[in-house]
Amino acid sequence: MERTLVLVRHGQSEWNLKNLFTGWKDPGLTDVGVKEAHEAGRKLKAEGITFDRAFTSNLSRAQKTLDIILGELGQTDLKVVRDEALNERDYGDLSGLNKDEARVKWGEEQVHIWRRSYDIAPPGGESLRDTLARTLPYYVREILPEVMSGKRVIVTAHGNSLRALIMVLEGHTQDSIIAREVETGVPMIYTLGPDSRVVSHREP
Ligand SMILES: O=C(O)[C@@H](CO)OP(=O)(O)O
Repeated sequence: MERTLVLVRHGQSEWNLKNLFTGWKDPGLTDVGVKEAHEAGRKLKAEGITFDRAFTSNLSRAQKTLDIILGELGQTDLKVVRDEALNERDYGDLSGLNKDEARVKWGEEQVHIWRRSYDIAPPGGESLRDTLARTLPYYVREILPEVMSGKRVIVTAHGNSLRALIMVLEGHTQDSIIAREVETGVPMIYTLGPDSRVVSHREP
């Protein structure tokens, strides 16, 4: 049986372009972000992949990315499930601040720890561990059963909400997840085995 799960980070957002911490804020896609989403859809089409189930967050940049991908696949009628469990990590007090200005204020190392560490939360926000504590139960309850029943599933979400899921899917440690970056608009195609573990992963 085929068990396919595709994860896609949204295309470039207005705040990615402005280099601002975004988190639960809701900026739209830039023109580049729209192009990246079309490109992701075209890549999936070239792979011959269509979907039976689609999940996204409660934030418009991920929803719009999914809409564009489904448009490229001729699947605009596919029902989309939106849930804030897939939202970006809440960046708390950093939300809306410029990342370079934050580095000047708090230092390169501290900002990197807030952005990429597993268990250090930015002030008022969520660590990757906190993010995992909401994304993983949602994945196990809502997404994984669909994949395991042979449905082809796409999830469009965010850099850190996807890093949380990727940590489990790719078996990262708390140390190795620090270096795992997720590019905007690049489909990550996972095939799962009968024990729900990943047997293959590619990025066309
Ligand atoms: O600002 C954010 O919400 C995220 C994703 O764009 O940024 P970072 O890569 O710094 O975690």
